[in-house]
Amino acid sequence: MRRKVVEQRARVTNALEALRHQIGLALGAARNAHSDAEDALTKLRLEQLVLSVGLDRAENDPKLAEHRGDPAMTAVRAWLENVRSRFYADWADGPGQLRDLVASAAPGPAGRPGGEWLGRLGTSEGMRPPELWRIGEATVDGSSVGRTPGTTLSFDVAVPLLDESHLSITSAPKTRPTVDALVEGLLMRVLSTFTPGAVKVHLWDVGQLTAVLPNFYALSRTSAVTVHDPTRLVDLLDELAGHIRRIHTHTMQAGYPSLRAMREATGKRVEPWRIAVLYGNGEDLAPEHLRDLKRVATGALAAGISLILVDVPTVLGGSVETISLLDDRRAVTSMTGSGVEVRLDPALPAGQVAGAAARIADAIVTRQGGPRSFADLLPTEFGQESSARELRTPVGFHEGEPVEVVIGDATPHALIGGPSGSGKTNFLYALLGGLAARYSPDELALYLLDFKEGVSFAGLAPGKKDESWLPHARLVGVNVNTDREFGLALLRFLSDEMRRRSAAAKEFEVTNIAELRDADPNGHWPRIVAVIDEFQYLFAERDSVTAMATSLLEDLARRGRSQGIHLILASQDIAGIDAFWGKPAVFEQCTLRIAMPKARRVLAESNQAAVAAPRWHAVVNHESGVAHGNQLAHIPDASAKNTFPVLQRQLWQRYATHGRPRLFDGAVAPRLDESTAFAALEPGTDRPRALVGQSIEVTDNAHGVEMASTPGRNLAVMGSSTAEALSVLDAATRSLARQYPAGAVEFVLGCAVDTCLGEVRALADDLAALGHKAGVATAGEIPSLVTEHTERLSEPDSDRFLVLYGVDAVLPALERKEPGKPSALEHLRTLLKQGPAKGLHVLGWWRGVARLKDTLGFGGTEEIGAWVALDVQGSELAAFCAGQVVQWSPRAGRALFFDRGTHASPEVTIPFHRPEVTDA
Ligand SMILES: Nc1ncnc2c1ncn2[C@@H]1O[C@H](COP(=O)(O)OP(=O)(O)OP(=O)(O)O)[C@@H](O)[C@H]1O
Repeated sequence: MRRKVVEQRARVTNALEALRHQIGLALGAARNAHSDAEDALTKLRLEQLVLSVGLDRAENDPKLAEHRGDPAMTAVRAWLENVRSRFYADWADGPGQLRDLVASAAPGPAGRPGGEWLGRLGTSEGMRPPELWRIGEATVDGSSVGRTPGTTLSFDVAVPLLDESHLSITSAPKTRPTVDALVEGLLMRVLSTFTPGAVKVHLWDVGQLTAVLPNFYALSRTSAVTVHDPTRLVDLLDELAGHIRRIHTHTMQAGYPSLRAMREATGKRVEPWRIAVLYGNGEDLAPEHLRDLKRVATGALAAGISLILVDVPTVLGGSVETISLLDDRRAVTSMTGSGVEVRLDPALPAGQVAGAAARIADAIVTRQGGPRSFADLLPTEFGQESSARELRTPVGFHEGEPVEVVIGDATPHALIGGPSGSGKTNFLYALLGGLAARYSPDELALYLLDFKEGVSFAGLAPGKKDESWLPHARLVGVNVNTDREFGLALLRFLSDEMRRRSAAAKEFEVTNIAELRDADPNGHWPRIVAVIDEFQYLFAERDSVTAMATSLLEDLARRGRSQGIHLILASQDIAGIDAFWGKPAVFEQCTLRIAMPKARRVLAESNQAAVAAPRWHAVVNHESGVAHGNQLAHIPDASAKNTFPVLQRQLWQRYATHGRPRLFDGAVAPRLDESTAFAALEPGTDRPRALVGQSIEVTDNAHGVEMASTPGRNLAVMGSSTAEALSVLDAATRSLARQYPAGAVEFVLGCAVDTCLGEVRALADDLAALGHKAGVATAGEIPSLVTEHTERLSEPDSDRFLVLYGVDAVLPALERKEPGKPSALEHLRTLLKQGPAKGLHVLGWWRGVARLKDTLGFGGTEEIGAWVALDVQGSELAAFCAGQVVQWSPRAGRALFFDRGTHASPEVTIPFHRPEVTDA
């Protein structure tokens, strides 16, 4: 037992001993590892220190004094020297390769000495811009790269800039002239590489109002160099942000991630490069400026914008190269690493820089003022563009570069403003010409309305002098200044078309016009552009037209975009449109703003560009009028002789089969015999229509009254205007006559106004010539005529129309009563009441509303199913219009028409012009 205990203890003791041994080993290993780690850490710290001062300076640098003689330091330096010589041994060919690289990446002015190019205009169109721009030269010791000790090897140092990188320059004390020379040299290399105008430079210096890079002074006359107010960094950043947004939208819509990608894919450079040079003072910018600057820097490169920051402490998004000046000749740069000193190129000779800047400026001015005509807006080949995504055309030029207008998703509608004579109409012609030449009538349909007195769009429809028309035009409305209803009709038409397109889109399960066109390739879905010149007339009065127009416009402005329906609203006085300002939706949806010189309220309130715009220029702004969207453009003369008409004729010859546009000319009364509605009438209908006047509609149409065999189907004409009353009854009678076979209808014409007798007889003759029965009764014969026809009511008979001229003139005779017999007036009431059901309709003219009421008596107005009011005030008409308030003030050549059977409210009609009467 005891032995067992002893053995057990010995085993425990041994085990403990073994454990102690193991722990001892582990502790020893840990101590060793710890000491190794500490050594490594010390070396790393020393390495960091050596690197921070540079290997060559490590020997004497005071920061490293305490480590001198330290074996760790000796080991670290030996190791670093070893690494360096291995690197330089590998890099023995480096300087030579670098020289070659810079030579090919920085060709011509980008890398060559100034003497070779300074003062010559750049020729590159910018398809393949240099990747690097030289700033100086660096030298390395030959021994470090395996060459003979004492020799030096130098290589060019260049930095990337355009599309590639921003640049951050940090000065050293008293080095401002060197920094200026560096920046000036870089900018001059860039400006001298490309054709004048391809690069725009913005200069901002927190400390100076003027004299930032004074040698560029000549260029600041042009948009190639803009010097910004030192207190308004925000304006510059806003402007850059605006360009970035605009360019980003443009490139993304075209399917490219950046301007450079788009340029490389399309072979076209559509935007200048922009370089913004910001001189700070080494202090932090205000937080809001810093935030904006960082935001700009992030998106800038993709938009072709590079920043050069001088002493602006910040970390930028996007790629940034740095140059830190060591003194007035030397710098280190992130391109070469801090171990290599760069000897900066000396400043270009100031006089030569100023001379070169002046040459570039002159070239820009020459291009600007160069002869640019309407023809320059047109493409070489007509009708090549597709409108599926948008409409786009140049409308003018800025410094020789075309300035485009885009009508599409981001800018669906346009607002054009400018005082009378400032060139709005001319601008519209430039725009319409550019569009019509690029898009075929299958891609673009135009609805053109001009409220101005005059005929500015009339030439676009076929005329007496020129038979051609603009084939894209579907409607041309001129002289509509008093016919606001026509504007309303256009808006209604567009609204209906919008609904039709929206229904089609729904059917194809798509959401917009571009998708609809894809889904329905055989459909006809052109983009519609409706131009309304002097559109403020629409809102001229506080009435139902204004109310309707406002709500229709608002709806179109909101929803037209996706259905490819675009509004272009032009006005000389947008500020004066009360209704418009009460409904900001329309205004806000017009994101494309065109301000002619001195235009008010078209651009944003703080944007004064229109005030400064020179004559025959326009500020084109796709950013709702905010300043950064301003594009100044000289608009060529599109209204001169032999400009637009020549284009129109060419387009007409090409596309004439697309049909002529409808011309609505408010100053020309329509003729019945030329009316489409009249021509379409033919015999054989059981519901003949009596046409009373031309309706104010987008389509060529007439107002008519159906003379069905139902109660109330009579027509009353009210008012004292003889010519128009004759016109209405004449049109009604002639149109009815056209709908019966010869002899199948009887017209009974009763004329109570002697002066009209000749006209009435002539009408009767014409009716008789058509084979119809047509008699004329004079004033005295009317009572017995009425009585006779009342008595004939019970007999089956052919249709009869009793046409009475000036009924009120014979009222006393009609009222005369023989004892025991009804008066002729009572017979007339019977005819009005019972006639229509038996095929007899009365078409009568009363020279006043009260006289018609007297004729009708207490029976009310039921029997007058339709009426035409001439020179009668709306307030008198309520009784004939189911009691509703009628807004109508008589106006020459217009009448008000109401048919209880078809109308909710009265409509304006244009009585037909009878040439045989007035032209005699
Ligand atoms: N860009 C231009 N270059 C040369 N002449 C122009 C230009 N723009 C307009 N004009 C001329 O100026 C005159 C007035 O132009 P326009 O009719 O376009 O102005 P508007 O603003 O429409 O004026 P209004 O509202 O009074 O009609 C026209 O005779 C036209 O020929």
